[in-house]
Amino acid sequence: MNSVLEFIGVERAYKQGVPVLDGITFSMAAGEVAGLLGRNGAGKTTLIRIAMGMLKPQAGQVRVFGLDPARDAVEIKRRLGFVAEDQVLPAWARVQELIDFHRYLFPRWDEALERQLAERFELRRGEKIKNLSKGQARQVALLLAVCHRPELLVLDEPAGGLDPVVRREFLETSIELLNREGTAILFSSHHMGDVERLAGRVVLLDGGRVRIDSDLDQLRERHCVALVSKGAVSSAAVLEEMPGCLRARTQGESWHAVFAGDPAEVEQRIRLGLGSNGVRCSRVPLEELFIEFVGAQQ
Ligand SMILES: Nc1ncnc2c1ncn2[C@@H]1O[C@H](COP(=O)(O)OP(=O)(O)OP(=O)(O)O)[C@@H](O)[C@H]1O
Repeated sequence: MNSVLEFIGVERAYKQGVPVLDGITFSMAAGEVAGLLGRNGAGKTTLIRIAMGMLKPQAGQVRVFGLDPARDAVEIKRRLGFVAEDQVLPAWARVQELIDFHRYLFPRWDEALERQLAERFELRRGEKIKNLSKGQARQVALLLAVCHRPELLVLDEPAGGLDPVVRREFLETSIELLNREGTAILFSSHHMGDVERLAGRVVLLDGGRVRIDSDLDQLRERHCVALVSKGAVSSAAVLEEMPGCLRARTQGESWHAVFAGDPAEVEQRIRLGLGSNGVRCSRVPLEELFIEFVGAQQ
């Protein structure tokens, strides 16, 4: 088994009887980049905290590099990079002092990568953390998490607090660069554009469970949106009864329906079913799929 990260039936509740995670099972292999998606409160941070050994599952198991985060924390930390959603760095420390400390802790520290990122982020090495903006402090945390070239990088909302230019810089330089060398990366995000650009796979949490675990291209190829003229069909319910329809709703003069299947094949099927040409099918952007899967349920 060469999983770098594995969740097996993980359960966790904060209040008895109100499960946040209700049997999460998925694993990641070396080199994979997965976007962890879910609405606010879906349990992404809770799952990440469990993987980091900061929280224990109440049932099930988690393995990082095949090891138990509760027992083998030191070995795991040596090979792991992690930035929390609310990462706090010591306010009194200077940027350079933190970099030096990490370089000392991690024999595999990559000075070339450190210089490259520091330059791109325009880091003020002599500045104290307390004088940095939230986004600048986050850049430092990100640099500290990646320069020892971890085998697994876990980022909880890496874009939080970063402006779009810096966000793209960070994501594209460090995520792509690290991944090219085989680092597995799990990042939670509400930015579907980032996920579409960078992740090969998406894991969507909903209702305490893994609602989708799919290769991103396959997910997009296997779903489409159909715009059906209201002249062709009397209600959304008619569309929802058709095979493969996930959801249908009104949109101006048309019905808007998401179907599982290839656009050309679904379009043909609806045309035949309705005996009408008032149908147009196209691919669905990830954001729209996300809304279709989890938007109507809460
Ligand atoms: N320490 C805690 N004590 C009690 N409830 C908690 C605690 N931490 C999280 N929760 C609850 O658990 C649920 C999942 O929270 P979590 O932070 O894991 O979600 P998330 O998917 O990361 O959300 P977001 O996208 O908003 O960051 C929420 O309902 C939250 O209120």
